Amino acid sequence: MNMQGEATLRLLEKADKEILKLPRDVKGAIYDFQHKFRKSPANPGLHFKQLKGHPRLYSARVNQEYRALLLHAGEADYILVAVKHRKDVYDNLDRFAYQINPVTGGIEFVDLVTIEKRVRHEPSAFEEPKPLFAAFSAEQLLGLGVAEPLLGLIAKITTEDELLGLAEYAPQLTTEVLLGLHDGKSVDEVLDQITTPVTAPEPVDAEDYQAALARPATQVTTDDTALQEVLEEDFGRWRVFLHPTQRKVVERDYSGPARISGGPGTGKTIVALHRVRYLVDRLGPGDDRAVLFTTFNKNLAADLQRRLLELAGTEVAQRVEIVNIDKLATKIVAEAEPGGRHRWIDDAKALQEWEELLLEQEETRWDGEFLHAEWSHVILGQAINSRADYFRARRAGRGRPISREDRAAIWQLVERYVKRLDEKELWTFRQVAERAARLEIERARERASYEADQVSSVKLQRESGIWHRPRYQHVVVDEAQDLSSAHWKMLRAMVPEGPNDIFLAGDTHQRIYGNYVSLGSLGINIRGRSSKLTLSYRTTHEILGAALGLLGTEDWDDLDDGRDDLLGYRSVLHGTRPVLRSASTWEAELDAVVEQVKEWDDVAPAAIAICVPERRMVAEVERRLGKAGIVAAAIGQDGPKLYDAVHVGTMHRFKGLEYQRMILVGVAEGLVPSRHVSQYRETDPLRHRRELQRARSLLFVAATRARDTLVISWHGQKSRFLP
Ligand SMILES: Nc1ncnc2c1ncn2[C@@H]1O[C@H](COP(=O)(O)OP(=O)(O)OP(=O)(O)O)[C@@H](O)[C@H]1O
Repeated sequence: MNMQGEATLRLLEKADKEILKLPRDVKGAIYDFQHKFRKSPANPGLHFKQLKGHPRLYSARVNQEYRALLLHAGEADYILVAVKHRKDVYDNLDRFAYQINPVTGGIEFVDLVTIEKRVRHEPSAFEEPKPLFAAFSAEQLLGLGVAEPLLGLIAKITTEDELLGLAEYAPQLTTEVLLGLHDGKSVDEVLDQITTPVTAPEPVDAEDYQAALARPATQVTTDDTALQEVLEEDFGRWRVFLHPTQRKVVERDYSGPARISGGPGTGKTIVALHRVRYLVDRLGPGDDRAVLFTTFNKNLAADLQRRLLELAGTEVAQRVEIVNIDKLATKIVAEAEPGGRHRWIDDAKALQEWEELLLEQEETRWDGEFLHAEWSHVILGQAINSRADYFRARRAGRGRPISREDRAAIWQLVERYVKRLDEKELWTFRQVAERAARLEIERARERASYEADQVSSVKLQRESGIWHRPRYQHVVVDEAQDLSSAHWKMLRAMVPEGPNDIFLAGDTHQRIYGNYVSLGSLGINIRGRSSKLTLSYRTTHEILGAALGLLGTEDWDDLDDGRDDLLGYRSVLHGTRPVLRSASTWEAELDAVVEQVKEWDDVAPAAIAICVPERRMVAEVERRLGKAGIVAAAIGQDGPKLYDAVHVGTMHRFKGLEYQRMILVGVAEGLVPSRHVSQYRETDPLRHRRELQRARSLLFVAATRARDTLVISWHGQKSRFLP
């Protein structure tokens, strides 16, 4: 060991939990300590010494009372595994155990006394309850990756409370395995879903701590500044501790487009953020704005911008273009057609234009709603721009089949409609996406022909007046399930095919805009490069169970003609069960909302959100809360109008957000699903099914925004999706 030179000091995950609970002055002392230690462990003031019987464990002085426990990982590398009061360190050295987990190859440390305190149960005067894990042998548990030093304690656990006590301080894999078994999963299922994804790919040498330190399964801060951030308290743990499965996905070289899926709250957005940083760190000098980071709506894009700054700092953030997908498309069109004077219209206005056209044309075979959806999803959604292509078009998710003759008539109506909008200088977001896709495909084609002509000198290209550079080197997409085919076509054309070109994160169970795509057919081949996250960091086990129930027994796609599921999706957080509450009238339901929010006076207003199924209800809830003296703010396109308030919004507005406590109101028949859906039951059964599925997804998204507490209420007949 090199005692003279400098040392590295990382922090073990789990240790931070205890450290953050220490008195403020001790944390300050740790801050100074880590500085001194890194400069020279030999500094006599540190009293650096090995602990008896523990060849790799050292103590060092933090202040008069507190000692740091350090695990030597070979060479000059140390891991801070705990900071404890002096009297808790030297009295009973047997309490400390560490190992390289033979399954994951990650370094684990446990303090048996701390864990035992959490697990200890009162001896009962009656017959002792049966230990929870009596049915599993030590070999089975070890094979699943449970930490060996904890086997004795685990054998004593008899209640869920004790199990949760252990979970707080035990290594993560041990916790997940035990909770999985406790939930009734078989050993094989746990092995498959929990252990295998974090198993080391190579044989594990139980003595090689240097190799173990480098594995993603060793959950430590990655550098010295991260340790300081932890000590500065106000930090997002996700910035520092990626779960090994998350880290694997982030730090990989993919030979082409890659996809990460996973249920709500599993950290897909966090992974996308880290991925962006990873890609920027590998850019050459001068490659500014070479990374595009896009998501579905405006307020989420603003949120990504803020979080990337927080994660990676200005220098990285400056090299990334962060923009929501429709704004990006608008930019492309505006660049190609400067001076355009078109005004945006939303779907309601677009529909009105359809109704007027149909009246004028005396057309009754289809209604405006059908035609608008056909035009939006099939024609614009896939960037179809000729009658011939429309004849061949896939109509996935569109329900009732239509004949060739129908297609011809629909195409004609669409042409008239587009002309009509054009004359009025109106356009919809979907039109812009389609136009942007076409422009970008054209641009990519020109670039390819330039490259083929070997006109590669920058000078020549400049002289020709066209920059034949790809727009981006890497594209990262969040909320991928809601992008349309036209969006994907545009993105595909913006980045040359090659390693790490496109990285997308999404969950089709949360699809709420009715865009069904087949990525393979759009030139985005993710086969063999898909991975899945299954551990929810947001929602409790109880809320998650209820939310999964809302999905029913529908089938879900994987964006690529295959199927997706939420197998193995779980949470290690526990809380109260969601409350289901009925009211006789809407008025009574609103009264109950007010009462509930008043009762939650132990949290800040911004920790609470109310979600409604219809837009008109937003103002009603806001008003009612206001009358009761509760500050409430609607969530608009750009996010909440006021931050420090109870947030109120429609289900769509809650996409990607999270709140500590949530009330979903109006979850009644006729509202969830909307009464409009039933009109398709007979006329278009396929469409009927899709619309029901979309309504389920919407409710699923809303319910999974809650971190700790979820209340679902209704008046009249409760929604068919509720148990
Ligand atoms: N490794 C981690 N450590 C701690 N917290 C994490 C970690 N990964 C994610 N989280 C937290 O979990 C929550 C959910 O993360 P995120 O929003 O990335 O999930 P998501 O999969 O994108 O969810 P959704 O699909 O519902 O939008 C956030 O509060 C995030 O900070």
